[in-house]
Amino acid sequence: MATPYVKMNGLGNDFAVVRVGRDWSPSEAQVRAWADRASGIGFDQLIALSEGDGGPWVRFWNSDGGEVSACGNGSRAAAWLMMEATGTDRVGFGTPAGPLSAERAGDRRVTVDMGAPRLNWDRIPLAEEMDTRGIELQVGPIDDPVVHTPGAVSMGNPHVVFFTDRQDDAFVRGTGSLIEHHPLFPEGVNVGFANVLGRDRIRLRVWERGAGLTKACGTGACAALVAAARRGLTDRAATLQLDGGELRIVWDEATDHVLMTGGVEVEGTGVLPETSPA
Ligand SMILES: N[C@H](CCC[C@H](N)C(=O)O)C(=O)O
Repeated sequence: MATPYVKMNGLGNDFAVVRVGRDWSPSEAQVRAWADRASGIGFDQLIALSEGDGGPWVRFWNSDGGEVSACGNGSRAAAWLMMEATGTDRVGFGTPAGPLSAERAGDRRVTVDMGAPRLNWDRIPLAEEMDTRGIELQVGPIDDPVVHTPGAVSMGNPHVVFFTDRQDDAFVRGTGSLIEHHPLFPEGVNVGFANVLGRDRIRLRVWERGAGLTKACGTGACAALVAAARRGLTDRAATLQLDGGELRIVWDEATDHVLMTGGVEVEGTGVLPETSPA
């Protein structure tokens, strides 16, 4: 049966969003084929909306075909679609990482409550106990590392955040692809490169687990703000400047929840191509 999709993006981090049954389960090869920018639809993540007995449910797959538990920009896009469909200004939905809530924040702008960051080493997860404010990891010569002692944060998906002004493509791609599958991260990791420009401003680029260098990463922006605030580099609220635009991130002191606000765009619609169920 043909499955329609809506093509969307959040600051250029792009998605195909489908509405399917709860147990829809595309193969990794099918997702990879649909994600291919040359021969498929082309997207960073695939997002599936479904109705469960407990209400709306949202799932995420990276372009490498792997299903993951969280996607900030994708949650913002899904929330906007659901609010548009129901004519509401607020929506709650389940995700594999836990329940989220969202509300409109202006024209095609949405605030998602991304829940509390997970900060214990075994919640990232790391392969061994470490202080997640600055883990024992460095890149480059032992006696003169290029980057080192990153923060580690989970927003329902694993992130490591280097604080550096080294953000050129070659370095981000080379270092990100190296760290993504490092044995210290049993579930892999999203790799952020954060340049703190002020108490309330961070320039961030992210090499995403399973998707590579994207134009923006919502959970990465949340993780970078939390990691920076934990080290006293910023306040608990900041503007995150990503390649594709800006996100406002607030780590609320009273609730411990991270609020992410940013835009969403609808690019068009289509039908998922039938692929061989390889
Ligand atoms: N690559 C991420 C999922 C998508 C995250 C990103 N697109 C976002 O907006 O949070 C992971 O494997 O955990």
